Order: sequence, then structure tokens, then C-alpha cells
Amino acid sequence: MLIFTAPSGAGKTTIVRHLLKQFDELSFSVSATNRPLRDGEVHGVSYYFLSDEDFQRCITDDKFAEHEEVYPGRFYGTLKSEIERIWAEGKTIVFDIEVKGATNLKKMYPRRATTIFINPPSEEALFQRLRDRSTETEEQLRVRMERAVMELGYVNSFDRVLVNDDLAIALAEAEKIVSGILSS
Ligand SMILES: Nc1ncnc2c1ncn2[C@@H]1O[C@H](COP(=O)(O)OP(=O)(O)OP(=O)(O)O)[C@@H](O)[C@H]1O
Ligand SMILES: Nc1nc2c(ncn2[C@@H]2O[C@H](COP(=O)(O)O)[C@@H](O)[C@H]2O)c(=O)[nH]1
Repeated sequence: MLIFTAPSGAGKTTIVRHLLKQFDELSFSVSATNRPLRDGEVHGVSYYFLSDEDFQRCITDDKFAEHEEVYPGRFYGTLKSEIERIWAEGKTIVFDIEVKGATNLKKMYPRRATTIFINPPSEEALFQRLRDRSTETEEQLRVRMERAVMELGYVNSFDRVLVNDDLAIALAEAEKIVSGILSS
């Protein structure tokens, strides 16, 4: 398992997408969420987009390996079925999840999981990337930035730290980390 974690806007999606193109051995764990789709997102590819009721039913039915209310009223979770599906294919699972979920998965799979924290060059750069992405309203941005400050405090809690300043350098470093893990 390769667990990529970081505050919103640090570059998890950008780096994970690149790695999935480079390595056939990897397969992405599609999370479930009750947040609305962004432009370009596809159900079953980016996320399983569930209604509030369906997400709560999955919790009640114990379908999640882990789940978090990442923002008020916005839930995200890793389905147990997703982990089983990818392992049945014999592939290495790649996660893009926030810090608490990453910590919980690492506790569940201490030997199988490697956690990689993606660190932005600065808080200011992170906020600028989030603003430039233009996917959130001003209020949603404020909530994400508040949580990002908390998540940045987790930088030393994971197996590896990958600095995402110059994107080309970060992608090359990510490839090196993954190659090392796949060949070990
Ligand atoms: N090294 C970089 N330099 C400049 N911009 C970057 C860099 N890496 C990523 N970005 C841009 O920053 C924005 C946030 O990146 P991305 O969506 O990959 O972050 P994320 O960690 O997946 O965020 P979220 O958790 O909200 O999904 C995107 O618009 C992306 O193109
Ligand atoms: N604990 C979990 N966190 C998850 C999961 N899937 C995604 N996420 C994280 O949520 C935030 C917000 O994502 P966004 O797509 O709305 O920008 C981000 O940090 C994701 O990494 C999950 O299954 N569990």
C-alpha cells in the first residue's frame, strides 16, 4: 500500500495521477464521499459520489476501512471492498487521503503500508495553489485553509516526506520512491 497524504492543495492528486500513468503495478483506491462532483470528475473514477443517506448507511453497515468527516458535513471514506478489489488484482494500492485516515490505515496495516506526506514549500504557496485551482467558494476555501494548517503539523508523523515545490522535481522524486518500494 502506498498512502499519499497532505493538506488539501499540496499536490496529492497531481502526483498520484502521474504515478498511475508510470507504473502498471499501481491501482488507485477510489474513495467514497458525499461532496458534490467538481467539473471533470467522474463517478467511480475520481470518487464514488454518494448521497448523505447512502454514506451514512455505509457507515452503519461497516463498509468502511476508515472514514472521516473532513469538513463539516463532508465525509470521505475508504471502502473495504475497494481494498479487496485491488488486492484481488495483485496490484499495489495507492491512496490519496487526509492525515487522520492515513494514520488509521497505517495502524491497520503497519507492515504493508508506506505513508508519504507531500509537503508544500510554504503555507502561502499552498493557499495560493488552492485559490488558483478555483474549485472552492470563498467560504469553502477558508475552511480548507484552516484545516490545512492543522494537517501541516502532521509532517513528521509519516514514513516519508516529499517536498512539492518544483513539480518536475517532485514527480521525479515520487517515481524514485515508488520504484524503490516496488523493487523491495
Ligand atoms: N509543484 C506545483 N507547483 C505549482 N502548482 C502545483 C504544483 N503541484 C500541484 N499544483 C497545482 O496545485 C493545485 C492543487 O493540486 P492538487 O489538486 O493535486 O492537490 P491535492 O493535494 O490533491 O488537493 P485536494 O486534497 O484538495 O484534492 C492544482 O491546481 C495543481 O495543478
Ligand atoms: N480519510 C479520508 N480522506 C480522504 C479520502 N478520500 C479523499 N480524502 C481526502 O479528503 C480531502 C478533500 O478531498 P477533495 O477531493 O474534496 O479535495 C483531501 O485531503 C483528500 O485526500 C478517504 O477515503 N479517506
